[in-house]
Amino acid sequence: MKTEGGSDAAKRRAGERAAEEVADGFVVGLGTGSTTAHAIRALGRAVDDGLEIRGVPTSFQSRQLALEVGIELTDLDAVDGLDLAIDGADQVVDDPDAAAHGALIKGGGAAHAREKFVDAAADRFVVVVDPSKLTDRLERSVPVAVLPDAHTVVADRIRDLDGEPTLRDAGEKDGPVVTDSGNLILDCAFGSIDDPDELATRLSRIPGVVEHGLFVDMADATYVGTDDGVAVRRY
Ligand SMILES: O=C[C@H](O)[C@H](O)[C@H](O)COP(=O)(O)O
Repeated sequence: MKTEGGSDAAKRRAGERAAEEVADGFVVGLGTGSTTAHAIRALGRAVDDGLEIRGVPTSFQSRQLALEVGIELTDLDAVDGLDLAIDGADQVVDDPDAAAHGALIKGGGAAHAREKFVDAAADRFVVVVDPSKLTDRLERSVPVAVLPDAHTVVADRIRDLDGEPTLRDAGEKDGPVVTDSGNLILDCAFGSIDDPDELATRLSRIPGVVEHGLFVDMADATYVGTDDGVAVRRY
């Protein structure tokens, strides 16, 4: 599980605050990462106390944690929709005057493809972060999931967009990171991103791209955990 950056207490406050919004009978999208893990654990405790919910996991990681804490799971194609999705982010634009206010970069844990369609299916999508994720402009590398055979041609197209792609390495094991769906990840540096919506459209048009980690105009709120509370941004 990715845990670097931000205080764990701040992540826990954000996750637990989002979990408080889950009511009896809800179908809940269960995001991926160290911040959402706090929400999943809080939901597990609420289930122990009698809350009846079903979860739709966004990754192997969130599925395993949900099973561990006793949350009943279902599939997206077995439900009419989701009441709420709770998910983390690697960066969030926090500037009410910017067109991109509330835009996200996700996929630090390579889960963004599944996260995107689960989060998009929810009536409400709540982002949970610590303050280290807030920024005026998106500037982290954008994770792009690609079909394995396409990684070199997609990398060429990313360079055409003035991006610098790096195939994500698995680290301890030889070879690249392989996502839960069998795809590879190109981490693409674009510097400071002027127009996330335009870049998102260009990335989506590249043949061989499965999904990119720009989430534009998707979030309904961001809960920012701090060391002594939670600040709420609504969009
Ligand atoms: O692929 C992973 C996800 O997009 C995570 O939600 C994101 O990386 C944030 O994770 P964390 O809460 O651990 O920083």
